[in-house]
Amino acid sequence: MPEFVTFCRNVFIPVTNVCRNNCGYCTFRRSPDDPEAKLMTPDEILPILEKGKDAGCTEVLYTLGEYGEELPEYQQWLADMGYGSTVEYLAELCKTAIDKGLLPHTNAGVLNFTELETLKPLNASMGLMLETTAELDAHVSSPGKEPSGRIKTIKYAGELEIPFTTGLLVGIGETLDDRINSLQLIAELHEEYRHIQEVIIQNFTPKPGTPMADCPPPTDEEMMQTVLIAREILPEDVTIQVAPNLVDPYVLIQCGATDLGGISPVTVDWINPEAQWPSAEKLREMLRDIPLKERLPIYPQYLKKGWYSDQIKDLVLSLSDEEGYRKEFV
Ligand SMILES: O=c1nc2n(C[C@H](O)[C@H](O)[C@H](O)CO)c3cc(O)ccc3cc-2c(=O)[nH]1
Ligand SMILES: C[C@H]1O[C@@H](n2cnc3c(N)ncnc32)[C@H](O)[C@@H]1O
Ligand code: MET
Ligand code: SF4
Repeated sequence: MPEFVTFCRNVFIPVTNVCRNNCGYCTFRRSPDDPEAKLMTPDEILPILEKGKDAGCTEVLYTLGEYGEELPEYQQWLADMGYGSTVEYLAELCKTAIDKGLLPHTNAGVLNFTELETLKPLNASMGLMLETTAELDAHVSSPGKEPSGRIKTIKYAGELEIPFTTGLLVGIGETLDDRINSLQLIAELHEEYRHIQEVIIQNFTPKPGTPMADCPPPTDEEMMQTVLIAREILPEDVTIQVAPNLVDPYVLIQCGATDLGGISPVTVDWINPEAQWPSAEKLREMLRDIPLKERLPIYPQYLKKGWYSDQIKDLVLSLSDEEGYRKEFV
C-alpha cells in the first residue's frame, strides 16, 4: 500500500478538435467541414481559465488535435485569428494562463524539436501518449500514431529537459508482449533522459459511432496485470497514473498506481465526455484508508531539479509547499 496517492486540480481546454489523424477509438476529432469542428478563441478560453482559478485549480490542460495545419480550412481559421501555426497560438494561450495563475500542461500530439523548444518555457510539463509500440489497425489512418514519430517527440522532450507525461492506451488490439515492449521502451527513454514524471495506463473505452464501438475494453484483470508489469519495468521514480473516471482506482493502487491524474471541477473530460470526474471528496471515499494529496502538474522531483523556466518560477513557487506538492488551499 502506498503512503499516499496524488491528483491534480485542472481545467481541460480542448483548443481544437481538428486533427490530421483518425484513430479508430476517438470521438474527440472532427473534420474541418463538420459543423462541430472548432478552434476555440481566447474570448471563449479566458472565462474558463478564470473559473478554474477560482475553483482552486493549478493546471490548465491544453489538449488538442494533432497538426490541424495539414487541413487547409483549419490553416485559414488560424490565419484569420492572426496566427501562422498552432504552436504559435498555443504559446499565446500558455502566456494567458500563466497570467491568470494557472500552470500549463500541453498535449498537442506529435511535435518537432523547435515546436517543443517554443513551448517548453511556457509549460510546467508536457505530454504525449506513446499509446503502443505496435502497428495496429486502430492507427491505419493516423500517421501521427506511427510509433517512431511518437518516440522522436518523447526523445526531443528529454533533450530539452521537459518534465514529461506519456502512457499506454490499453486494449486497442495490442498483445501482452506489445505492452511489455512499450513499457520497456519508456523505461529506456527515461534511463537516457530522466524526464518521464508519469506513465498513464489508460483503458480504452469503446465509443458508439466509432469503428471500434464493438471492440471490448480491457478486462479488470488485464488492467491489473498491465499496472503490475508497469511497476515492475519502470524505474521507481516514474509514477503510474490511472484515470478515476474510467476505472475504480482502489485495486489498481494495490498493483502499483499512485496517481489519479488531473480532475477538473469546472469542465468535462473532453476525450471521455461520458465519464464524469469524481470530486476530490469522492476520490477520498474511493481510496478508503489511503491518504490523498494534491500535486502540481510538475512533480516534486522536477521542482527540486529546477526543471522550470523563469516565466513560471514565481507561480510554481507560490503554489508549492516545502515538499513540492500543492500548498494548502483554502
Ligand atoms: O482528463 C484527461 N486528462 C488527460 N491527461 C491529463 C493528465 O491527467 C494531467 O494533465 C497530467 O497528469 C499533468 O498533471 C493527459 C495528459 C497527457 O499528457 C497525456 C494524455 C492524457 C490523457 C488524459 C485524458 O484522457 N483525460
Ligand atoms: C489523450 C489520450 O486520450 C486517449 N484516448 C483517445 N480516445 C480514447 C478512448 N476511446 N478511450 C480511452 N482513451 C482514449 C489516447 O490515449 C490519447 O492519446
Ligand atoms: N491528438 C493528440 C493525441 O492523440 C492529443 C490527445 S487526443 C485529443 O496524441
Ligand atoms: S486520439 Fe488524438 S490523434 Fe487520434 S484522432 Fe483523436 S484527437 Fe486525433
